[in-house]
Amino acid sequence: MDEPVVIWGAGAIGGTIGAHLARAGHPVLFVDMVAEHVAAMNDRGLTIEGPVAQFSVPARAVTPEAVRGRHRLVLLAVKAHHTEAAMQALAPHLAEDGAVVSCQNGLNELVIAERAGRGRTIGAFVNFGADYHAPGRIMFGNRGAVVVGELDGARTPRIAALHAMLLEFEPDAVLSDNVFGYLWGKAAYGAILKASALTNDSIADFIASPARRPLVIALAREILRIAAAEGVTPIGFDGFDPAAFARNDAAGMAASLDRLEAYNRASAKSHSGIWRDLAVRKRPTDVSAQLAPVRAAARRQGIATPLADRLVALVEAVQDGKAVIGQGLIEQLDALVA
Ligand SMILES: NC(=O)C1=CN([C@@H]2O[C@H](COP(=O)(O)OP(=O)(O)OC[C@H]3O[C@@H](n4cnc5c(N)ncnc54)[C@H](OP(=O)(O)O)[C@@H]3O)[C@@H](O)[C@H]2O)C=CC1
Ligand SMILES: CC(C)(CO)C(=O)C(=O)O
Repeated sequence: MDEPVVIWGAGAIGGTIGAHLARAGHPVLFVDMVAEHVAAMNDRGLTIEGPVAQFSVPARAVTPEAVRGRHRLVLLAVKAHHTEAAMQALAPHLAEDGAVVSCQNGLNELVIAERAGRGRTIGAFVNFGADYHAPGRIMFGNRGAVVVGELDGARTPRIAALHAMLLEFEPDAVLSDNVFGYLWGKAAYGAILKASALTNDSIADFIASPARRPLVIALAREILRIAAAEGVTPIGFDGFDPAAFARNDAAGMAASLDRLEAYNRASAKSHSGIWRDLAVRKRPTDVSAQLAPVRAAARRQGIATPLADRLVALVEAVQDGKAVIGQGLIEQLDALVA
């Protein structure tokens, strides 16, 4: 059998990508911590449901300790706060000439590179929506940007091959020489998504709300200031126009937010993954882990991040049972903007 594509973290994102690759004929090995999910995939296959695609594929799945051998291509799709532990478990199974591709939110490439080395780390950005519904069942909520690129922007044979393979999942997948530009763009847009999780509003309603508009703009601009200081040029996607926010262009920002509202309103994933972790799955989120490298860069550059700092504190208060979503939390962020 050909070498498998290893999907490490076979939840919403890993499961959706892996199922499509398997359907396209690629050998795929799914690795996940959740034993019932692994058992369901082996017994009944992996099912993708929702408005974008409905199909089931036979799936070969194992828990991390059952992985054998060394592999050349690993798509990592665990939450940011699980990256370190996942890398510890997968490093012995990564071939000398292999690579880990971060299909995650955050700047996890930096964590991966520390353990695997920069040469064995590939950058990626994903913005489609998906939810893990039950063992062996994943809801694909909407299509969204999928981007890959070498960390140094080089056009290598392996990045061309990875891009060609991902086109079988997302026909508009982009091969970029500025993958960090996309990741910083998502960090800015992601701050808006994270703030929306302090309310029970859908992402679309949150973005459309006139009351939230000053906060939404201030959050994005706070992150984009750091990107600029780091010398990164953020890139837009799915309606988000970081350049308009960076130059404080009122009409450009309003048009971008209209597009983002429409994009999210059309998705079957109405709320962010962070909200789902807090409100539905009742578990810790990766807000702090996602923002850690961003806040570290801000400290390096001497830039204050009052909104990101308070956002992390408020999400942690919800996680610790000291605050309740929808009860005065977003107003605390609004107050910082005012
Ligand atoms: N869902 C979405 O729509 C989007 C998500 N993202 C990003 O994609 C990444 C993946 O998120 P998502 O797919 O939603 O998360 P999920 O929780 O749905 O999937 C992650 C899976 O990995 C498992 N896992 C955790 N630790 C390990 C480990 N060490 N080894 C193997 N498996 C492990 C999880 O188990 P357990 O549940 O027990 O932790 C879970 O089954 C995140 O960075 C997220 O922010 C980006 C864009 C959209
Ligand atoms: C909203 C979404 C799915 C991006 O479209 C996302 O990134 C998240 O839930 O964290």
